[in-house]
Amino acid sequence: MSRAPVFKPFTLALIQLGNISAEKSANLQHAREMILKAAAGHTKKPDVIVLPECFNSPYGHVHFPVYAEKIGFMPGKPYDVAKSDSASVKMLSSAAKETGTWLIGGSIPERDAANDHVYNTCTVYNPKGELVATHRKVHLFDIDIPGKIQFKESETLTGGTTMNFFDTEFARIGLGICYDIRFPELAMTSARKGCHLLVYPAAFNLTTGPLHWELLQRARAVDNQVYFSMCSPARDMSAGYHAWGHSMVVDPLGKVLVEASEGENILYTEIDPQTLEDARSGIPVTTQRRFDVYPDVSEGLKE
Ligand SMILES: NC(=O)CC(=O)C(=O)O
Repeated sequence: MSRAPVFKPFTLALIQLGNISAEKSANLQHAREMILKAAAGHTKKPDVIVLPECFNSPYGHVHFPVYAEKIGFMPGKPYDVAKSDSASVKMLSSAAKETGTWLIGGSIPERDAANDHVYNTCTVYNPKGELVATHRKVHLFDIDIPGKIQFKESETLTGGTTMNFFDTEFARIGLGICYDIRFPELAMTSARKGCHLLVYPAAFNLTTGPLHWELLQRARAVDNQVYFSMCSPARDMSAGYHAWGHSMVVDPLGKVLVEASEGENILYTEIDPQTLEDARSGIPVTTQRRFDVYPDVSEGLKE
């Protein structure tokens, strides 16, 4: 595995996107406007901009196959955005290039041309607009809390089979999507692979949001002594799924640095490597692990 880049200070922007409708072209247009706004609307241009889970379509298993786009990204192979079949990839790539920022493009339903399976997929662009990484949601959101919420992504989605991170000139950033946060092994493995920040586009709801949204992010941050962030859609009570909102960034000591409320908003945070250094030197759990007592979950993982 390549060495992680030296961790340097940078600015992270989260777009808690609103107005996600049934009309994909309107969703893409609005997301584009908000990316341009996020890039312009701060004292310093952010280095990384993040969109939420399922930003180009309504969130629900019936919608995924209808909105799914073919992306065809192969890790390590060049990807020609101009020849892409995906309108969302084209928009995100051009917005990243136009703003000159890294862009974590939330997630969109993706159809794999080879097996026809549909995935919930995050795509990442560098400031030149090149598609550099993807992450397919590994753990599908299948829950049933009687009287509260039933949801079954596996009705129409297939889970991803890889863990994913990417390197910028200032940090290594690990990826997950929403329900992935409930499986600590994924975040733990990303941290062991040198990630400084973990970003999970997400969409909790009015049942699980108050219970676990903040708790899980602070837990994953403290467990692994990394920065952790989930970016949600804004809440829309006229939609079929009511997102919790509350997009958030947590530091490696578990402190919430910034949090949105429910509505559409753009949040900015300064990511400071010193906080990660201080957390790891003051409470040195990263060097005190006892792999003679329990196994290292990241050992033997395929590259
Ligand atoms: N929407 C999700 O994938 C997960 C979620 O809402 C939860 O874990 O709660």
